[in-house]
Amino acid sequence: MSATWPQRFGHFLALCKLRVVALIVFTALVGMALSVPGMIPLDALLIGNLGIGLAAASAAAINHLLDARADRIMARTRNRPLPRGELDERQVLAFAIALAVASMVLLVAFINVLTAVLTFASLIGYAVIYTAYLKHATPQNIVIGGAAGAAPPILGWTAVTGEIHAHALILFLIVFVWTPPHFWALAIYRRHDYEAADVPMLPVTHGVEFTRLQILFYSIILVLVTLLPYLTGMSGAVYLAGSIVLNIGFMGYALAMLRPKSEQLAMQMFNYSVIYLMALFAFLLIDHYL
Ligand code: HEM
Ligand SMILES: CC(C)=CCC/C(C)=C/CC/C(C)=C/COP(=O)(O)OP(=O)(O)O
Repeated sequence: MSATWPQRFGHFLALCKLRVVALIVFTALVGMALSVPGMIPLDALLIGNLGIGLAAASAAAINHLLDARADRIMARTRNRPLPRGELDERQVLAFAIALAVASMVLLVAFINVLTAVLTFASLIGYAVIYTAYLKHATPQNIVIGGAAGAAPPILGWTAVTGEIHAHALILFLIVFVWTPPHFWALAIYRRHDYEAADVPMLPVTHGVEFTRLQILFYSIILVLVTLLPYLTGMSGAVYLAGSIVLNIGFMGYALAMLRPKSEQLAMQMFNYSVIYLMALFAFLLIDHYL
């Protein structure tokens, strides 16, 4: 029996990794906010974020396409539209291209070419370089690939000002350093999945204990990097206070993870990492407008 229209719509929506895209767009929005003293210009706010979101959704759809083989094997991903046969490869490719073209047209026509070029580079970075190559080549996959996911604050910044400011690079650095602990916490919990699918994630290639140490290492760097907005004068005391509270939680998880019996904790740390980034960027935003 063929799918109804609402069902089909749901399948295409599932390709977009909407919750990830939502957080990506939020970091872009904060990049926009911090780039100017007053309100974000309306074209950047509406069209800029839409263009960035469409590119991220397109990248996610291409990731589904290129990773269908591994997704079919892993318990976490085997219910995705391609492994379940709800969509075929041609439909996913057409959808991804349509989103990418829409994104580029919006960004070039209404924002600026620099933002369009950087957004396209992020799309290729995640959808092709990370998914098709790095992910299956090296356990440093997500460290390098993280650069694509960390780009949105820069994209937001350039969407408003047309240039890359050092403060935008600080925001990039925060997401870049946050990504390894974010992902490796989940990878520890899901390591048997990755092993079965032959994906060389760090807990598979170097073991859980080493991965926990790496999580701690990146968490310490993250604490230091999240001080930069305050130390450079980009943000004030409200941000500092918020980031300290969030960082105590992050370090708490990273240290608690060192205990041998921390299987469930890994998943809790992963969930916390998402709340952490959302809240940290919310503090940047609140601090900016206070
Ligand atoms: C190379 C970089 C990254 C990797 C490898 C990665 C990996 C993952 C994985 C495997 C999941 C689990 C999804 C699931 O359960 O189906 C996830 C969830 C999530 N990631 Fe990341 N991530 C990366 C970067 C980012 C970035 C840059 C953001 C946002 C700024 C982000 C936001 C999220 C959110 C919000 C979730 C929760 C999604 C949900 O609840 O469905 N991730 N990530
Ligand atoms: C602005 C722009 C174009 C940004 C693109 C960056 C982007 C969409 C990053 C998403 C990161 C992410 C969800 C990785 C999932 O890893 P995975 O693919 O290994 O996880 P999976 O096993 O769940 O597919």
